[in-house]
Amino acid sequence: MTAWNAASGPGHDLRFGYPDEAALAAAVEELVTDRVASRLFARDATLWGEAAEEESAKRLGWVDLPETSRPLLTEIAALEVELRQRGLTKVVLCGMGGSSLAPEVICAAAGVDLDVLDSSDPDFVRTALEDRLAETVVVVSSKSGGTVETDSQRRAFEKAFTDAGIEPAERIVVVTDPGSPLEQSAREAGYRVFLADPEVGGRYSALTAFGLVPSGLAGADVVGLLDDAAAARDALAADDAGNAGLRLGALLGLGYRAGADKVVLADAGAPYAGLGDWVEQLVAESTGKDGRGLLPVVVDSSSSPNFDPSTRDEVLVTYGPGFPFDGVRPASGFGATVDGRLGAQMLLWEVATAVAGRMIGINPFDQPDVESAKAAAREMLDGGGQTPTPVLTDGPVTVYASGGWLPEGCSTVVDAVAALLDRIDPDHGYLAVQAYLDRHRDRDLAAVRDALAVRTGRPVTFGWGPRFLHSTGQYHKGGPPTGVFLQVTGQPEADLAVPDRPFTFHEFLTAQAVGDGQVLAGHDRPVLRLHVAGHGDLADLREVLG
Ligand SMILES: O=P(O)(O)OC[C@H]1O[C@H](O)[C@H](O)[C@@H](O)[C@@H]1O
Repeated sequence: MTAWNAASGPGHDLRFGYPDEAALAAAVEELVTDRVASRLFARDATLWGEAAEEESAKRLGWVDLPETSRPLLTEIAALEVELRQRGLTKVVLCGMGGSSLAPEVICAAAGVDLDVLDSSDPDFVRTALEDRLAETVVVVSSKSGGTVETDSQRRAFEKAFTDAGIEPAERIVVVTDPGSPLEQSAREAGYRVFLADPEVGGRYSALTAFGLVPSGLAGADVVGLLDDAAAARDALAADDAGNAGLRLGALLGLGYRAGADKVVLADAGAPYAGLGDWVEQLVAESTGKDGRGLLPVVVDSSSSPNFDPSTRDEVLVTYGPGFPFDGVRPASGFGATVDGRLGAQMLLWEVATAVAGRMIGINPFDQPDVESAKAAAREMLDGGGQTPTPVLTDGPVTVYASGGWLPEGCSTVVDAVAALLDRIDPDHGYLAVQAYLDRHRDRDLAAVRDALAVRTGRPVTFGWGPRFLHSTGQYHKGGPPTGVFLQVTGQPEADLAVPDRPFTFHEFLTAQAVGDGQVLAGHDRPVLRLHVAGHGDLADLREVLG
């Protein structure tokens, strides 16, 4: 690494380290010559090649959101006041992926409470239903209006309100795209409806109604968020070698070309916890396809394993004001730190992702492999899927393994896990841990990420199911075939019916885990599933994994 260079604009600041200043300068110069920034902000759909043109043409509305979202603000503010006056102080958000990750960060940044219900885990859903229902307003967010988790959560709240003698129409607010099936059913039910910009895809929708409505109702300063994005917009739209969006995109694109195709994201003291989870979806779903892509690896801090020490196939990126690279040199030589106010950061990352997508040679606006997991889950629920057979039982843990990769003679969880870890390619491979559990109650399990990163010396990701299916799930199936997968499932404390549907939440969650496992196995990815008898057994499992 030879240099750290700064690229700053209103409300944002970016510093880079890279192995070869000349290579980065040349890549940025090419982007400037091709007028990529100004064409992006002029919604030029030809930037990602002919095959991507049709989709891109309807997905570039996000470049104008700092202005086009303004008319929403008055309505959001008025509703917020009305809700407070009615004593409705708890805001629950039902939504997955692009419909919940942005509001989660925006509210964390603002220090206001938003209860994000992005799960089909029955214990998790029940906790949300039972907490202060009398003071609760529920935002149901779904762009397509057809996401089964969100639909199930809405049904559960409608029933809970009705059972408590509360009229659901007084408590449910819907955010969706115009013309979706949810818009229609919501209007019929008399719910308050906010329509989002249909020319913006879910993971680019932070500054649309999807980000602004739940956050504004929870009390976040959404006017300031748009102001911060607006302040950065001109600098990000400029065909200029100092454009931070171009430079971050070029760094990611160059890293990819040099074989550094994992992006480790660490918080360097940012005032917004959780930006990494939002970037994770943006980068993984946008780039992970056609056997290519960037794998985001979200870690706690710059002292976490995978950041320090890092591997040669990782680009290290921090967000926040800290600058950890004085003491840490990325093994790949690629590193950057991005600071800025939240609205500016979000727009900057969106630009960088679109730019990296162009350099990697993919369409950053589709998600061709997400549907396969949904279809497999549907098939399981309809009784058409193959019921899995366990390979062994070890105390409270039942073990399942896909397609014959587990060696003969494995008789314990310890052996099975060791066999899975052995399958990780030492130069390019990664491990994805996928926990289909209650992410609040079972949060301690997430510590296995660090432990497994140390144990394997390889990039390790940790995702909560089904949340990650709407984020890194696309990359796992559509990206390079370098992952091995450890699923953790468990028996709930109690199951919960999905009102007026022929399945329970636990059946749905199980179908999602099994269905995604089968799709991964169909892509020749090794999958090991550990099913624990109760969440009390997770402490022992943590020991085994670490
Ligand atoms: O907002 P919805 O239509 O309910 O979609 C929620 C999520 O669903 C899918 O998983 C997509 O791949 C995501 O990009 C999207 O954010």
